[in-house]
Amino acid sequence: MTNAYARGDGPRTGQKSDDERPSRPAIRADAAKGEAQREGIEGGGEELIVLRQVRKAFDETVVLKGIDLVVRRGETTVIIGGSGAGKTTLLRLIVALEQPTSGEILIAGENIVGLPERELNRIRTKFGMVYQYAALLDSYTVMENVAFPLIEHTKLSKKEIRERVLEKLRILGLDPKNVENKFPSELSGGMRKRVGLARALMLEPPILVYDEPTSGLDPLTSRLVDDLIEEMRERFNVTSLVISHDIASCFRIAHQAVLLIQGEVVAAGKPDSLARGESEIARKFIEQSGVDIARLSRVPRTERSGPSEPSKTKQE
Ligand SMILES: Nc1ncnc2c1ncn2[C@@H]1O[C@H](COP(=O)(O)OP(=O)(O)OP(=O)(O)O)[C@@H](O)[C@H]1O
Repeated sequence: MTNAYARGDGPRTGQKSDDERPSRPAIRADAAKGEAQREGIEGGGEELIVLRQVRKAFDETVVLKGIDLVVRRGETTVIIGGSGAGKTTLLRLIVALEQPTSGEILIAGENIVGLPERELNRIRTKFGMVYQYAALLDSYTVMENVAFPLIEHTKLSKKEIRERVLEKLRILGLDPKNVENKFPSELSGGMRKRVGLARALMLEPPILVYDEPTSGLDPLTSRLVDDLIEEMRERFNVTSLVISHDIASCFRIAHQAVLLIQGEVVAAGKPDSLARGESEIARKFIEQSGVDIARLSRVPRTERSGPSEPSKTKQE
């Protein structure tokens, strides 16, 4: 991915939060900052990201074979699938780093296919990227890492930048005094994830994209990262798009799971629906993960979109 994404760039689009809890004053302040901008970005209604018959070929190799997908505002969509299924390619198309061979990709109602580079840059700022190993710059301190998007994209004073960084570190449960001058190598895996998240959130993008967020983490830290993803959604009302091999994590955080096999969406719906739905491929895929799904669904049903509809399946 480009540096813009490594930096977790995005516009200052303060969030219109439904979650105005008295115990979270810092978040309320954040929420109020850019309401108008946020509304501008999310003018497309409930369907924030829509893919219609998206195909992607590299020379003769067809990697994505007509993807239809809807990501709803404020929800977490997890893309699962085997190695080489096309998940990363799909993600790169959505965040406008690649163009599809054919099909439409709508972000907040705007078809981004065929847009000139300048316009694509504008689209890219709507996404904050959180990478597998947090992708922090090793020779930079935590303060420098998190400040990076603000230094690059705003004209804020050093003092103001510092204050915003400290605020984000605190929101993410990191003690600034303890971490601000440390280098990434001096932090635990979970702390690095938090720092990566702080950086991705610096410009308050409406959509957070996580590439394998729990990969390489122990089960306990994976749980903490899942909690963090859910917390980000609640606190900042962000829409989350996650690529994951981690079925347990998918069950904990996803409103929608999308199973991609060999470039096709074979099933999409609530994780429970995939596990118990009509698609044999989806049932087997989840079964083979060995995860005890009965114990896992964490997001309350009332927060999920609509009643528990059966998963949509393409091939049975
Ligand atoms: N730039 C490219 N040029 C040629 N082939 C590519 C390119 N990018 C991806 N591919 C091919 O597309 C297929 C899907 O790759 P992709 O990285 O999207 O899969 P994935 O589902 O993310 O896999 P993994 O889970 O292993 O990361 C692979 O066969 C890969 O070799």
